[in-house]
Amino acid sequence: MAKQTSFFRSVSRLYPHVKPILPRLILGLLCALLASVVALTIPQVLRVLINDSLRPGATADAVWASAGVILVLGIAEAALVALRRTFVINPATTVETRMRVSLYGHLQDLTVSFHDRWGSGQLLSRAMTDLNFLRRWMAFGAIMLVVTTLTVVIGVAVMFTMSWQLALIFLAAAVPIMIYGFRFRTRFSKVARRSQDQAGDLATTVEESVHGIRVLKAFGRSREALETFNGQAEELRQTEIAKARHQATFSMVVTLLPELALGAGLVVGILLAADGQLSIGALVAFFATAAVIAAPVEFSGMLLAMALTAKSALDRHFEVMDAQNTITSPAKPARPAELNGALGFHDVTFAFEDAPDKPILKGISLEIRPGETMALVGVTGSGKSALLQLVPRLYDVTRGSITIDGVDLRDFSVEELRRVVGVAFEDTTLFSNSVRDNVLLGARTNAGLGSGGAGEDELEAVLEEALDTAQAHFAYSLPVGLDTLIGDEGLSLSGGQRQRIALARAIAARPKILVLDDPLSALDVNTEELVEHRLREVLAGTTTLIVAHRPSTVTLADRVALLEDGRIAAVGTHAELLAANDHYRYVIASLKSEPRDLDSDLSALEDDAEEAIR
Ligand SMILES: Nc1ncnc2c1ncn2[C@@H]1O[C@H](COP(=O)(O)OP(=O)(O)OP(=O)(O)O)[C@@H](O)[C@H]1O
Repeated sequence: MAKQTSFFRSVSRLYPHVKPILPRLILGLLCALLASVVALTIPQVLRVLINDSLRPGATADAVWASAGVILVLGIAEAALVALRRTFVINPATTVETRMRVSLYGHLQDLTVSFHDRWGSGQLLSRAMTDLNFLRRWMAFGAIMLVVTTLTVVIGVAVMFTMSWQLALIFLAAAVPIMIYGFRFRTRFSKVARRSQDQAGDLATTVEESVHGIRVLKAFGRSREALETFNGQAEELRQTEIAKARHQATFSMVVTLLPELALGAGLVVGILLAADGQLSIGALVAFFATAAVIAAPVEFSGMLLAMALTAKSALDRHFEVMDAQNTITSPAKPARPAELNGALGFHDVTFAFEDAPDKPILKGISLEIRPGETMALVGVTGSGKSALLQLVPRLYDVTRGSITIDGVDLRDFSVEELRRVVGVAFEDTTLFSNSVRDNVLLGARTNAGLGSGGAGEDELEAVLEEALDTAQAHFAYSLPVGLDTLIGDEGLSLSGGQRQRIALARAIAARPKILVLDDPLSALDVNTEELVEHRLREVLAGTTTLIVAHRPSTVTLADRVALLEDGRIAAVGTHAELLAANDHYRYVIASLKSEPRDLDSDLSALEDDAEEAIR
């Protein structure tokens, strides 16, 4: 449930973003105010025109002069409105962009636990729709709300100078408007928030179904997906209708009541004029002033709705910005005197934030020696992936500690730790970028190099070696070789190809400790073996912790750790565990051994055929 805050408290949080552009916003506001003052001056010129210039015996020159003044005032008003736009549009887009960039930066910083909890569509709608609305509100809604309020206040004050009786009648309409305004504010705030949240959920549905389009099609679930989407879209439509209805009712009230007051005022005004208590000029000027402030009053419903929607957009923005990044670097980061890559788990217990009472890992103690390859084996759901994710601090241990060369992970600077630890997961994520940039993702950071510059040759060599080690030679035969765009917006790669690119990425980063979450699962046994052997050569001094789902992976490891129900049940060589541990034999027997990467399989067969022909 979102925390309720007052409108001013929410809007005041915009100040740090708005501060740099405040002078231009104030200039914009002044222009808008001046335009209103000019508009309010026109009725006064009318009053002079009627009372003085249209008197019997007055010259035509006086009429022309008054008409000229009205024309000049009209042009001035239009020019001031244009000037307001010029002053505010550019800075408002600057604020929007800065807020979007800081939101994106914060999302990058926030923990994986945070991202586990939040739907991608909710974040997307906050980064795009909400900030877009805020920009429009800053450039128009906020300024017009201030101007409208001041115009009405000044207008009513001017009306009092012309006739206090008529002004009082007009002001009487404000009382029910204000009472209704409070109710409107409460109701509209709720639906505005609901509509933004529903739009976020809708975006999540779109994102998920586009991502999972193959599964939906393959299982013939497109119709059901459409029905779900239709239901959500309909809910959003109903909320939008409720929003429009509230706004329409409020607009009707703020239009109707002043009109009724003016009707009553007209009758009283005519009586006062007939009685000689009010001049005709003042009567005309009074109603002309009322006409000038009628437009802002009618707009006030829309402006209030905009302000409440902007408040809700701000609340949604700061809900994300207020989320704390709990995985941070210490004030004084430590590093081992010599980085050898000894990895130690000391009585580690871990529970996910959304299930704090159900620890996934319980009292894990494990020592992996520098340069050693340790396979992690266990039945599905035993916590292997969870354990691996603790090493680069994607999650923090709940109790106990993990050390690298005796230094607690939490004492490292996070950047340094992630340079030391390289990762490749089974579920590979490639970015919409070239093969080269995908593979060199970590290498550039670790080498402290940008794209281009003196280290490019060195990076090219790292790239070649990584692709060779990961047996990803296919990348050279892609349409434009290593410059081929892959990822969501590029060429589709097979599961095995994706895994090999992800593995090359982990290798290219030259980590001291490599954490591999079954990254070879989609490779055929032959390719896997080749990769393993090359890995041993290239990463001879690299400590490797690898989740194994196949006997072939297990046999290549120096030692194996058996994970059972979140605890380390046994540690030893494959042969030792096979001989001594029933559960290990059971797990090994249940591991799959068939090749899954058809394209690798095919190329292996082609190689065999070539060999046979030779
Ligand atoms: N974000 C999360 N929040 C709560 N529980 C989670 C979360 N992620 C995973 N789990 C649970 O933690 C347990 C361990 O999951 P984990 O992925 O580590 O198992 P695993 O041994 O790697 O399984 P597999 O061999 O199938 O990959 C599972 O029961 C899983 O449902």
